[in-house]
Amino acid sequence: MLIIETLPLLRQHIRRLHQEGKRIALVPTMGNLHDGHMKLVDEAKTRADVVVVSIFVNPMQFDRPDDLVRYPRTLQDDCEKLNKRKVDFVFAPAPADIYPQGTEGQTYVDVPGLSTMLEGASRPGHFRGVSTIVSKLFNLVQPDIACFGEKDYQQLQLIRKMVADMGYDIEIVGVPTVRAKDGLALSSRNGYLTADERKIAPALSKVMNDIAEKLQASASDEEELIAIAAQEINDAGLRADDIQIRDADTLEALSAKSQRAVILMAAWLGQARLIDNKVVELAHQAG
Ligand SMILES: Nc1ncnc2c1ncn2[C@@H]1O[C@H](COP(=O)(O)OP(=O)(O)OP(=O)(O)O)[C@@H](O)[C@H]1O
Ligand SMILES: CC(C)(CO)[C@@H](O)C(=O)[O-]
Ligand code: BAL
Repeated sequence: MLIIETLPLLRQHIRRLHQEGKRIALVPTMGNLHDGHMKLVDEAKTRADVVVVSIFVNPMQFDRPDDLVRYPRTLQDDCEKLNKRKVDFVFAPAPADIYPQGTEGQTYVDVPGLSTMLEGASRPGHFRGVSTIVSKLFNLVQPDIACFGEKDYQQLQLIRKMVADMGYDIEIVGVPTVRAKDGLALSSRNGYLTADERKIAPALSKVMNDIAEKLQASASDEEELIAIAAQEINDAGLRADDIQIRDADTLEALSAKSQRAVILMAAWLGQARLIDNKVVELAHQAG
């Protein structure tokens, strides 16, 4: 496995791989790797000849400076895990190489609508930062495919739209969420939880699964389901932040045309803002 830190060296290898006719998969990450990331790597390996994992804590997508400062950086451990997984390349650039003039004057890619709703409303500027860095990584790595987790549902939709709108010839693969045995979605930010908080964290997915069952069973009132869910989340000791039931394809409000709903959950627990989501096939006509 080769660890590449500079853009010229990356370009040199990418040029050679293309000349050799290799199919390249990209797995973009911010590091602090867990089994969820490894699932993306495994998926990438089955679909390409060469796997490039990028590790870059992207300053442009952090709306809170304190969140950026304390984000876990564990490059050496990450590289050991990826080496064991037989990944070919790790691309781990420095912020100064990606944003030589800083992030303020950086040319950006913005996906209208999707970037400012839901998580985008809670985290201003976040999705502009995500679409800009992913676009830049696509240009640098020139992959044939790229893998993203369904855990970040809105991010996956945003990237699919960016790829369609900008004409990238890249297949986007969505990978199902990997969970701990108790149902908690794996996430780097779970590391902020104390032992006691970790015990109550699975309430997020439990409440989400309960709403999913109710939504599937009958044409339930979404507002009422959301209010009950928020109450249950708060009773469990978390702090409900944003709970939404939306059309899974457009992320707009459910309508009579909606075939699938997505339940989007965000809650605070101590220092961590946890997110989760679940897609539900609608047997009935919603709206
Ligand atoms: N539990 C998971 N299952 C599947 N994919 C995941 C999981 N957690 C993260 N991913 C995916 O891994 C990629 C990199 O995510 P990232 O490095 O931000 O990790 P993270 O655990 O989501 O961290 P954070 O706490 O910042 O949300 C994204 O495509 C993300 O959706
Ligand atoms: C896609 C991504 C690596 C871009 O920085 C990040 O948003 C993430 O880790 O999900
Ligand atoms: N996994 C999403 C990246 C972020 O929360 O910034």
